[in-house]
Amino acid sequence: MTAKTDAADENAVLPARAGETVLEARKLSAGYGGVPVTHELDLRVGAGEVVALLGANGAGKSTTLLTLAGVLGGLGGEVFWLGRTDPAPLHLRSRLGLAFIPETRSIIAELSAEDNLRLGRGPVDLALEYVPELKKLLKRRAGLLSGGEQQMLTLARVLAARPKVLLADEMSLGLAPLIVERLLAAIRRAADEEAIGALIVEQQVRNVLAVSDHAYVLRRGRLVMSGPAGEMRTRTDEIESHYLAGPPA
Ligand SMILES: Nc1ncnc2c1ncn2[C@@H]1O[C@H](COP(=O)(O)OP(=O)(O)OP(=O)(O)O)[C@@H](O)[C@H]1O
Repeated sequence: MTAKTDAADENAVLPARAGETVLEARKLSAGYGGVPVTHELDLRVGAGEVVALLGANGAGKSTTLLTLAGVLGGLGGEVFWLGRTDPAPLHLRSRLGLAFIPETRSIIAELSAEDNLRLGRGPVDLALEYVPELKKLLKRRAGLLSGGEQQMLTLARVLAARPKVLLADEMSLGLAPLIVERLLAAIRRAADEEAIGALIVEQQVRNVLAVSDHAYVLRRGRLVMSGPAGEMRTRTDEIESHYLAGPPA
């Protein structure tokens, strides 16, 4: 007898098992106005894995994340998200487990930190478990929080919704290393406890490798290095040498 499947329910998203692929790009080319800035990227994120996407300014990291999130249409190749090539319209994807934290901060400045958390898809208690620092800031207007506190608020809200896949673009821009460590530690915990698969773009190479399972390095739109984070931690000089390449001519 063959096993029953849930194929009948279009929107069924089963809990991912540890290591199971939750996001995959095959030969993905992406860019703007038909002009590619990334070329035939192969990337994979498993459930419970934190994966770092590294590279110099202009290497194509944000373009890749925007394309994986479906905000930007790809120019070639395929994206598989929880095994589907076209999971749902963009506005439904968060409901199905895809979380995307873009480079720009996404809090509602006029509301309190607590109300910002309430507007999320997950319980406020869980958000505060991930980022306990927010407990003492709940009544404060989000717009009055520091940059680091605002990013903690964004991340806590997103993690509390228990996404299957998290794409995070340079959350740490302009933040002190200690805050960055806190943000990364919360993502690591969510990966370990909720089997979230996270793909993180991050400039602080050593900090992000410390919490990652795997890393990819982009240079001028092409993958030039990839490997388990343990190995990549021994090659940080080589990784950083690719940062000197700068943007495409
Ligand atoms: N909206 C756009 N239209 C045209 N070209 C763009 C657009 N956004 C980015 N680019 C170009 O695409 C290339 C890759 O940019 P991208 O933002 O993906 O790089 P990045 O690696 O994320 O850099 P950074 O670390 O500075 O954010 C750059 O040459 C950039 O100028």
